[in-house]
Amino acid sequence: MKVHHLIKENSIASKFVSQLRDIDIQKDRLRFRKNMERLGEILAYEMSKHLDFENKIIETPLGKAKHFLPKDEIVICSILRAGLTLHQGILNYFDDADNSFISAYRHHPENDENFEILVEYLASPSLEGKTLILADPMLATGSSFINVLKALKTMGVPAKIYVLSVIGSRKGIENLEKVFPENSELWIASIDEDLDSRGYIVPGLGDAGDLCFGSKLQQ
Ligand SMILES: O=P(O)(O)OC[C@H]1O[C@H](OP(=O)(O)OP(=O)(O)O)[C@H](O)[C@@H]1O
Ligand SMILES: O=c1cc[nH]c(=O)[nH]1
Ligand SMILES: [Mg+2]
Repeated sequence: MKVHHLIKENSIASKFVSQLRDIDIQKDRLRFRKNMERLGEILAYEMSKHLDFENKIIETPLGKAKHFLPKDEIVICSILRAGLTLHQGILNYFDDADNSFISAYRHHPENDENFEILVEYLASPSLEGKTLILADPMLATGSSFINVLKALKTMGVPAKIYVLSVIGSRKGIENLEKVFPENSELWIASIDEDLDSRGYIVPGLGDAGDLCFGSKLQQ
C-alpha cells in the first residue's frame, strides 16, 4: 500500500488539522465539521492526481479546447458517523460519483476498554471494476477500515481502492498494509506515533464522531 503523507510537506492542510486537535478550537462544532470537510476536499484533490485520465475535446463558444479528464467510475464510501463530514468534502470535488454508506462502531461488550467493531448497515451500488474511495477521518487500530473492507466484499471487486483519512497511527497503517490489496493507496494528512489503552490516537484529537455530532451512549 502506497502511503501519501500530506503534511510531511508544507501545506495549508496542517492548519486545518491543528485546529481539529486544539482543545479549545475543537469545541466549536461548526468549525470542526467545516475543517473536516475542507480536509476532505484537499485529500480528494491530492488523490485526483492518481486517477486515470483521458483526452476530451470541449466545445467552447469560440472553438475547441483539449482537456485531460478523469475517467474512473468513482464510488465514495464513508464510515458512519465521523466519515460524513469528510464525505461531503470529497463529494464537493467528485460531485457525480456514486456513494456508499456503511456503519462501523466500537462495541464494548463488557463495558470496559475492550471492544469489537460491529458493521450493521450498508447501502452501496456495485463496486465491480470501480475506483472505491474509502473515507474515515480517524485510522486508529485500523479495525474499522479492515472490517468495512470485509463487509464490502459482497458488492463486487473494485479495480482500485483509495483510502482517505485525516489522522492515523503508525500501528493502524501497518495493520491496513497487511490486509488491503497491494495496489491500494492511502492519503493521510497526519501520522501520529501512539495509541492509548482504549485504542485512541495520541496525540490525536479525541473522539471525532463526538466532536462532529455530540456524545453517544456507549454500546
Ligand atoms: O481504526 P479504529 O480503531 O477502528 O478506530 C477508528 C474508528 O473510530 C471512530 O469511529 P467510532 O467507532 O468512534 O464511531 P463514530 O464515528 O460513530 O463516533 C472513527 O471514525 C473510526 O471509524
Ligand atoms: O483516536 C480516535 C480513535 C477512534 N476514534 C476516534 O474518534 N478517535
Ligand atoms: Mg467516535
